[in-house]
Formats: sequence, C-alpha cells, structure tokens
Amino acid sequence: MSDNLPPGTASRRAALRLLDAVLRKGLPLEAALDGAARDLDRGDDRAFAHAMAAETLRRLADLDALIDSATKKRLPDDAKARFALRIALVQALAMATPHHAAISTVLSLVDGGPRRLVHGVFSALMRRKATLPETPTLPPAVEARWEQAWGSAVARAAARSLAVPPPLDLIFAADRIPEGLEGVGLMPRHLRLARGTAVAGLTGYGEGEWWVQDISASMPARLLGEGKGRTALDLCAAPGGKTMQLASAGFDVTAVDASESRLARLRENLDRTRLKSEVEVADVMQWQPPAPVEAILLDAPCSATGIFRRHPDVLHRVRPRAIAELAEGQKAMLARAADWLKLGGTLVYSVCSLEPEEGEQVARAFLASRTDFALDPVTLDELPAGVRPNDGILRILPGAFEEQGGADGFFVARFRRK
Ligand SMILES: C[S@@+](CC[C@H](N)C(=O)[O-])C[C@H]1O[C@@H](n2cnc3c(N)ncnc32)[C@H](O)[C@@H]1O
Repeated sequence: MSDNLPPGTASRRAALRLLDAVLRKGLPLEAALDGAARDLDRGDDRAFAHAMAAETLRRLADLDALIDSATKKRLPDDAKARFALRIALVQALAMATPHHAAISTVLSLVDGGPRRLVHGVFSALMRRKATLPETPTLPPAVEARWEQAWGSAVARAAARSLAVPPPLDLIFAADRIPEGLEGVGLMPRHLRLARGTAVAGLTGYGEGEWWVQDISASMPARLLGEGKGRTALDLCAAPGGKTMQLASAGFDVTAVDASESRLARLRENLDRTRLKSEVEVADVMQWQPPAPVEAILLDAPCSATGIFRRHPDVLHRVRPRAIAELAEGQKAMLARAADWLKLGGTLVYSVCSLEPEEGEQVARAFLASRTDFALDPVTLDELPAGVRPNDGILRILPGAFEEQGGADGFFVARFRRK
C-alpha cells in the first residue's frame, strides 16, 4: 500500500472486498477472508476488516435506508459508492470510529470514481446526526421467511439478538469445572462467560479441560446420553465439538468428515483435550462403517442460518433454492446413516438451521419413509431451563435464553431403531 494513503486504508479495502465476496458472489464471510485480506500482514488489521464487514452485514438494511434517505436517485445495490458508504457509515455509527477517520480512509478507495458523491452523502448524514436504530432491521426476505415459519415475536427476537455480540460458552470434558473461571452454568459441563471474554489465557485451555461450543450446539451429543460400552459414529464431525463431547461421555467414537482441512482442526482439538476418537476422511455418501453401531450423531451440512449472530453473511446469501437443495442432501444422508445403526440403537439428527425445511420436514419425511424407526421423544428433564421439547423434538429459536445472552438456532431430533 503506498505511503500517501491514510493509515488504515488497507483494512477498509479488505472490508470492501469481503462485502463484495458475500453480497455479489454469495461466498461465506470466513471463506472470503484470506483472499480479501491478502495485503494485510497484521492479525489485528485482518480482525478489524472482518469486524467492519460483519457489522455491515448485521446492519445492512438500516445502513442502506440511511444512504437512500440522502441520495436524490437511488444508488444501485451493487454501486461502488454504496459499498464505500456502508463501510464509512458502519464505522462512524456502530463502531465508534471518529468521523474523519471513517470517511478519509474510504474516500481513497473510490478515487477516480464517485468520491464527491460518497463524501457528500456521508457529510449530509453526519450533519443530520443520523443514527442506526437500537434493534437492527432484518433483511426483508429473511424477516418474512422467519415470520412465516415461527411468528413475528421470534423474528423480532432474532433482530434484537443481532445488536449484541454472543457470549462465550465453554463445554467441559469432565464434571469438575476448574477454579478461576467465572460464569453461569446452564447445563452440567457448561459455563457461560461474559461476551467479549478472550479465550487465550483462560484457566484450563492449555490443559485441554474445555472447548468453545454454544449451549445449543452441545445439545445433540448430550441427547445420546452416557457412552460407556457403546460405539458411536459422529458423521460430519469436524471441527469436532460433538466428537469431544461423545468421547468424554465414554463412547467409542469414530468421527467422519469429508474435509481434510477441517479434520486437521478436529485432530488438534483431540490432541489438546487428550480425548480419543478414530478419524475417517470420507464422504458419508460413499463411505460405510465396518459394522453397525449403537449410536449415530448426524450433524448434517446445512444453511447455518441458526448461527446468524456469529456469521451474519447467512442473512444475505442463503436463498430458498439453496435451502431446498440442502434439505435433499440431508434426507439422503439420514437415510444412509440409518442403515448403520444396530437394532435398538439411537440416531440423533441435528442442524444449526432456522429453516423448517432442514429440520422438522427432514425428520417427518424420515419417519414416514422408515417404519423401522420411531421418534425417541426428547423430555423436559434433558433440557436446560428455558427451553421445552416441541412434540418430542428440540427446536431452539431466537429468544431462547435471551436474558442470559441468547443461543444459536438449532434443530435436534432423536430416533430409535425398533
Ligand atoms: C455443521 S458442520 C459439522 C460441525 C461438527 N459436527 C462439530 O460439532 O464440530 C458440517 C460438516 O459436514 C462436513 N460434510 C459436508 N458434506 C459431507 C459429506 N458428504 N461427507 C462427510 N462430511 C461432509 C463438512 O466438511 C463440515 O465439517
């Protein structure tokens, strides 16, 4: 980056590239980071670029409404000026960046282009003392979809949850929680720490006593119960949060995932926690186990719309067509996995999705097609206070644990082979 650009311009350029990757190319934010931040050497610059892009995606509808209120002719959605204004405004209005720094670092990115327009719109909004609403506005298509599926109270809770960063949930390998960690336990082997807590340096990390996992994501493995003397397959296992839970519950686990790089993280997690699992790099649509097992956890690939607080890109790039395609894949995986279970064995199906097509409808189709399986209803005493089973399945929606900091959206169903 040349010296005559204001300091900090490179991180804004990376943020613009990230937004472009998500909004125009439909890529996940995390997958776009390496490419977008290629000229940033420092970790904190990368983190700042990521934070600007993520906050813009959380606030996109409101940022665009402000931009539209200050332009005579509506800027096209993909106009460079709109992208630059979003980045300048999100810094000034949501990230406490001084106005001068927010705009000067962005103007150099539109040199030779709509510089005057960007400067004029930004200055007009600052003179007007524009603000963002306390509760972010969901993208209209998402709001309509979730209102239809879950009602307007849930859609409103989802919007509220976008305004605050999620807390930090730790899951422990044993019942004893090491001293020196302050938090609230919502379940055994769980501790919720204040939002913004840095993981590095927390008691017990180096010793492998815990890992980071949202309370919701910890539920599927819990619903398989005690594992002593039982074999389990963890299908679609990487990076291994649920594998570690199953291993620490005593299961003899085999973790299967198609992604070598994600399995490298699973292996690191197992090394750090000194927990044991067999690991198979394989596509579950091709692979099969040498013998049937007593328990299967299928945490299937999904739209991930349940983790929109951490990954706000899903709000903008997941379309109904992708949801329908994912649901077909999930049905096929579930049908295949079911054949690997012993009679009397237990199968848990989960997705971090807020779309009924990937949850309730997959479970219903499975039960309709497999008379050798029955729903094994989840009971109230298996769940943390504040969530209830719904017709024997676990559906965690926005608004759950709201006073304690919320939770990821999840679907979990448990089946027994008759
Ligand atoms: C929701 S993530 C799993 C998270 C994991 N269960 C955990 O708790 O850490 C879905 C995983 O499915 C894997 N996957 C996708 N398609 C697959 C396939 N056909 N066979 C095996 N794994 C697959 C992905 O690589 C990804 O790691």
